Amino acid sequence: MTELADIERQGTERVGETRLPTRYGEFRAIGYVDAQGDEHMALVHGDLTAVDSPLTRVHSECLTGDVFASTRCECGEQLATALHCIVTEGAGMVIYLTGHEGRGIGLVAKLQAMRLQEDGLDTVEANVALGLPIDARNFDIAADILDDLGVGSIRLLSNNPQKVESLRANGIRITERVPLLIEPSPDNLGYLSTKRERLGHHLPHLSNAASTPPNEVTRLASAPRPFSAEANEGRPTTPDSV
Ligand SMILES: Nc1nc2c(ncn2[C@@H]2O[C@H](COP(=O)(O)OP(=O)(O)OP(=O)(O)O)[C@@H](O)[C@H]2O)c(=O)[nH]1
Ligand SMILES: [Zn+2]
Repeated sequence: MTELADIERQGTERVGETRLPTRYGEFRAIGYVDAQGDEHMALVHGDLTAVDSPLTRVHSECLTGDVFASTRCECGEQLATALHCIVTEGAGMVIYLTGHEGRGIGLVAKLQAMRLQEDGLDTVEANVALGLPIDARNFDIAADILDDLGVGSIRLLSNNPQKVESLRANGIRITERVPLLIEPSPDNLGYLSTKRERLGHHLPHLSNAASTPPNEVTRLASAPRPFSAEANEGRPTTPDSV
């Protein structure tokens, strides 16, 4: 099943494993430590050997979004949606990368960058103003983890073409990029638009929202939204070409 290219791995080690029942379904939580000492986790659902290219979410840690349900980004809802989709499929995994917080600049620097965005800078300009990279992430650890799991080919839940390229550069075969679109809210519409315009993310669902009068956007997005996979419903279900 493994089709990984002969690429030198980065020394990420599997250090523990346990059963993890969740509100979405049953997972195996597998713990890893990378060469820098950062800890990561793979959440595996079902039998990965039973499918050719398991549905996979490579998720960058976002404490504010994933844990505290911040609406300034869509990370938390993406994570919930990914877990739901994987369980619905019957097999797949989330690779949760902790060293990726704030696109790799860390939690405190991300909070500083978010503060600058309150003054009108966008998410790219804010990182630059702090003297930090726009995106400091490296996906070689995800490749190490997939290698450890014996998975060489995946269907990637993502809107980010650079993530696809980075994983491919690390020898991972991506047969499909499956969109993971979350309904924008007034708090994150500007942020999502910047991701589309400046970082090249595929976010086609923003077109209508962006051209909708502000009052209408507020009305549509301010209804209580469950923290669940339902936000992805009505979005393209067929994978994008990659
Ligand atoms: N520096 C910075 N990082 C942010 C900000 N908002 C969210 N993040 C981080 O962005 C990372 C997620 O990256 P995104 O570009 O949103 O999405 P992605 O994972 O590359 O792409 P998808 O697979 O489509 O979700 C997480 O680590 C968040 O902590 C921000 O305003 N500034
Ligand atoms: Zn986030």
